[in-house]
Amino acid sequence: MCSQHPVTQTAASAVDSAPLLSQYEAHYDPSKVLKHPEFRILEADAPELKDKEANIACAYNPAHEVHMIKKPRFKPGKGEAIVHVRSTGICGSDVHFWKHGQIGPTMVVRDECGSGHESAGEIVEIGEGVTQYKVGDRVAIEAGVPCGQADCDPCRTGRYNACQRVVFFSTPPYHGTLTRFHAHPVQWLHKLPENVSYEEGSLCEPLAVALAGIERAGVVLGDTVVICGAGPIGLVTLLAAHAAGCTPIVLTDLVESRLEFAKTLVPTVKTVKIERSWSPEEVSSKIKAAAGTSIRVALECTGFESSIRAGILSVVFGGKVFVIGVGASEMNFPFGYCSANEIDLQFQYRYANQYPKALRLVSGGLINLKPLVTHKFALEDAVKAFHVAADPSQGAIKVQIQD
Ligand SMILES: NC(=O)c1ccc[n+]([C@@H]2O[C@H](COP(=O)([O-])OP(=O)(O)OC[C@H]3O[C@@H](n4cnc5c(N)ncnc54)[C@H](O)[C@@H]3O)[C@@H](O)[C@H]2O)c1
Ligand SMILES: OC[C@H](O)C(O)[C@@H](O)CO
Ligand SMILES: [Zn+2]
Ligand SMILES: [Zn+2]
Repeated sequence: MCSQHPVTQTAASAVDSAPLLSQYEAHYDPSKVLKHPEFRILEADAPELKDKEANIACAYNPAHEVHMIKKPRFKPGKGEAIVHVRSTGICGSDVHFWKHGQIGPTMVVRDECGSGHESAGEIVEIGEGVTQYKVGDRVAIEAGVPCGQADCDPCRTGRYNACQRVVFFSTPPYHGTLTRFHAHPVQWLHKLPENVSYEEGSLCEPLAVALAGIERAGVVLGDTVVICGAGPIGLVTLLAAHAAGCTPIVLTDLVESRLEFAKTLVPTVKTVKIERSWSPEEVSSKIKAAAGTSIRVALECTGFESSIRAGILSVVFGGKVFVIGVGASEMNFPFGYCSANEIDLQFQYRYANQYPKALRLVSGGLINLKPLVTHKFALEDAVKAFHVAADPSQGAIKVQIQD
């Protein structure tokens, strides 16, 4: 736990009040959910889709299908609340699990697996021992629930994104939060301030990724930065870097419309539309020209080797390339250049302790996430939402499912 950030969750609280994993895992243990008598895969015209009490969800499977399922609605366990999920954004990883069936060697879709981890909703039931929340409370759901046990160093020291026993909802085998009723340990819920909507609460998940990057990259007021990639993660990073006082900010993408969209968010951003034929050297010279000054930090939000290389070549001696993007397991990078130029290369894996900060920034008006939502669907139409999110010609930034 970082002493510079006293208002965030503390390692001590993570350990003291953690429910035992086994207790809530019962709800998401694939064998318990998938073999439950109420579990079924729903046809497009299934009556359950119209039943507002049915716990419907949207799932992917190893056959690369995405479809609606009906799950049981469990009672909340000790320390848990049942959240009626009101808004969920589709993340690139949801689409990736559907289309490609895995991320890295360990996150593999082996059965029906509910999607979604960018969610906010309303508490409709509380379990035994829950005193800090009541029915009707509006919350953002932090989808990664670490074990919180005293024998786990990452949990004990507050870097809980490294917990090896984490349950990250929507990462197989754990069903996601793109469902109507989701059981969650209240310790990993965050109360929405009155002026923060469900929609914005849901967007705090990608924002948490960007904020972790800003914090760990040590981005400060007056920093000169380039952000590579103008997808949802690049765009929330843009909003965060702007709020942090970076100037100038250069943003790259291959797609002009994404850069145009970025200018509506932060009109002062300097954009570079990259041609696929350009070498990383050419890209970096365009980035430097757009900045008009030396760049201290590259915040890489694509995960592609060519873009990481361009980031390396763009920053000043002693600069930093902070890679938020996730890409191929093996990549080449210019060791000699990094060595001779004291370039720091750093990476981010999900986030820890960012939700309270994200909510303060949104509530306080420093970051406006609302414009990112370009498409909205009802829960029963979640499959259509997935098809829009996966089709670049639709021009979606963030597709949300609302219930
Ligand atoms: N570190 C983490 O914990 C974490 C969490 C969430 C997402 N991610 C990763 O962040 C990355 C971005 O996520 P997203 O949802 O915005 O993805 P996205 O695919 O929607 O956006 C990526 C953008 O990068 C652009 N792009 C591709 N190649 C480029 C290049 N060479 N130069 C410049 N731009 C290029 C694309 O046109 C696209 O607009 C992904 O790799 C994702 O896996 C990481
Ligand atoms: O936003 C969080 C990310 O999407 C997850 O880490 C995902 O990529 C794998 O579980
Ligand atoms: Zn995600
Ligand atoms: Zn742990």
